[in-house]
Amino acid sequence: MFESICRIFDLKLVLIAGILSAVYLYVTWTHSYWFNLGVFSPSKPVPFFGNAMPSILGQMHFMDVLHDLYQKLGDQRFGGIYTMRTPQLLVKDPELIGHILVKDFNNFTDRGLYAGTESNPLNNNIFFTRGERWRTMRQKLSPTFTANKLKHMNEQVKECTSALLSKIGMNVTVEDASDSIEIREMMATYSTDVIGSCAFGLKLDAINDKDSEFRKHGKTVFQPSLRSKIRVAIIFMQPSLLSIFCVHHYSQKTIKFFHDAFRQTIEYREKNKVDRKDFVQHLMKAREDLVLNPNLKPNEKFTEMDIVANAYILFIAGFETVSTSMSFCLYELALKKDIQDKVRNEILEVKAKYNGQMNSESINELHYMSMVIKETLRKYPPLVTLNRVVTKPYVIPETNIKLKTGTKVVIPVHAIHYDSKYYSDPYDFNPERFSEENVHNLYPNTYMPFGDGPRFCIGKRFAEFEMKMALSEVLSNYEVAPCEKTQIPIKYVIGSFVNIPESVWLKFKKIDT
Ligand code: HEM
Repeated sequence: MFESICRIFDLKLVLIAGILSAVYLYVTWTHSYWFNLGVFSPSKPVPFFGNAMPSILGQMHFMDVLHDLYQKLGDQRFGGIYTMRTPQLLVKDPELIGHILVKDFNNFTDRGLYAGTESNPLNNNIFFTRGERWRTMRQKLSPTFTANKLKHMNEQVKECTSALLSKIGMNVTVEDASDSIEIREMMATYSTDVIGSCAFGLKLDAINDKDSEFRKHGKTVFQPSLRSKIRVAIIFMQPSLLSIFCVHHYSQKTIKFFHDAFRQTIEYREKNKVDRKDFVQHLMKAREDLVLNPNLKPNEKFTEMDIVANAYILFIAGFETVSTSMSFCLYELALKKDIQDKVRNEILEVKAKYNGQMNSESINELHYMSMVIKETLRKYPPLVTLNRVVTKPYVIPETNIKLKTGTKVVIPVHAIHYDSKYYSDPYDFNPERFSEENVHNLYPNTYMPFGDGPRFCIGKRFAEFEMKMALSEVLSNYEVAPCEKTQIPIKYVIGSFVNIPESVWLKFKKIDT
């Protein structure tokens, strides 16, 4: 009797030991990938987590984890790291970055990010798509963002900047109200309204409507949740598990909301023959050429859903990046009054020259503001990394190391922007780095807030237009200063895939004009 109990106990122990060994083997299996390839690794991977443990556990922002790894690379041009089980090449050398993004783009045409389009068809958009389908859609959408097209958006943007000014005014003058404002949320509602109006002809008024569905659903895309954290961990562990456990990035409600909103807009325009010079018009042209065109081969065809997915990405990519950038900009100006005064003087001069009107042409004369925005995006690039995947085998120049198709590549934009080799005193906010005299001294491929190469940000011009319009109105009417609630230094939302501040509280003082 005693013997058989021992035998069962032994068997259980063997079974448990077997399972644990299998799990251990599974979670560390890929962790010798870079060693086998002869690539230096800046840090030893931890079983299960790889090099991303502090970020997966929510202790550190991923950008800080990358900073550490970037520092540990020392003089190495690149190094092998692991996010959970996924090997990634971390590239430090600006010259190699130039090869990957621009010169050898044909070997790196895609981002290699997990899209999960089966459960979220809205991800079938230009940001995630690959190869030829990306090229086709990019060609269709690029004309949307020419300087000429921006002219047609002046009035819509002005309407939104006026609403922004009124909103600030209400907060500053209401009796007993504090004159400090949490500007990040306000800017998010402003940029939601701008993109809604310019891109889709929708008057959202998110700035005054605290129950705005667009704002509510837009927020869920960027705010980290338990669901999004689990999802990211699974993507880097074993993406096929996502569909088994049905872990979607956004709730099906959010997906349905955006899907219905954009579909209805497109259908309404079609039915009522509305012709406006905005993003939707280009998407409808793309629909005509790529969905309805009977001359296309089946593999060249797009679906109605693909068009909706691209409407969605223009909306999503367009509001959070812009609103956080404007908030960071005002934050820095509040802390550096001399720089704020200099920008304001420039705005007032340009305004005087153009009868008090700012538009897509007069903003081109805001040279100092351009430097301020550039410096803001150096210190606070909304996307802390650029991602690429090897789409054709690639031998790293000046080495024998051959990267095979599917190898993921990470360019640590944020860490590079803070490298004192390229930016002296990198924590100091100094727009002079981008002055006419100094800009030529910048090291190539070390300034990449909008990415680079054929896949760089398609909305750059629109973003700059929208930011300059808002900042010039706000700064010519208000002085901004830090207040008790201002976080110094600023704290970031850990777990978000973009660089978002927890809050940006600032004091606003009306300027007598
Ligand atoms: C301050 C504002 C913005 C910043 C800093 C920013 C930054 C970026 C970055 C870093 C990328 C990746 C580039 C690469 O991989 O090389 C990107 C891609 C993209 N951005 Fe932006 N963005 C901004 C605003 C916008 C706006 C306003 C829109 C649209 C209205 C937009 C639409 C897109 C799209 C569609 C892509 C994917 C392009 C492609 O793969 O072909 N972005 N953006």
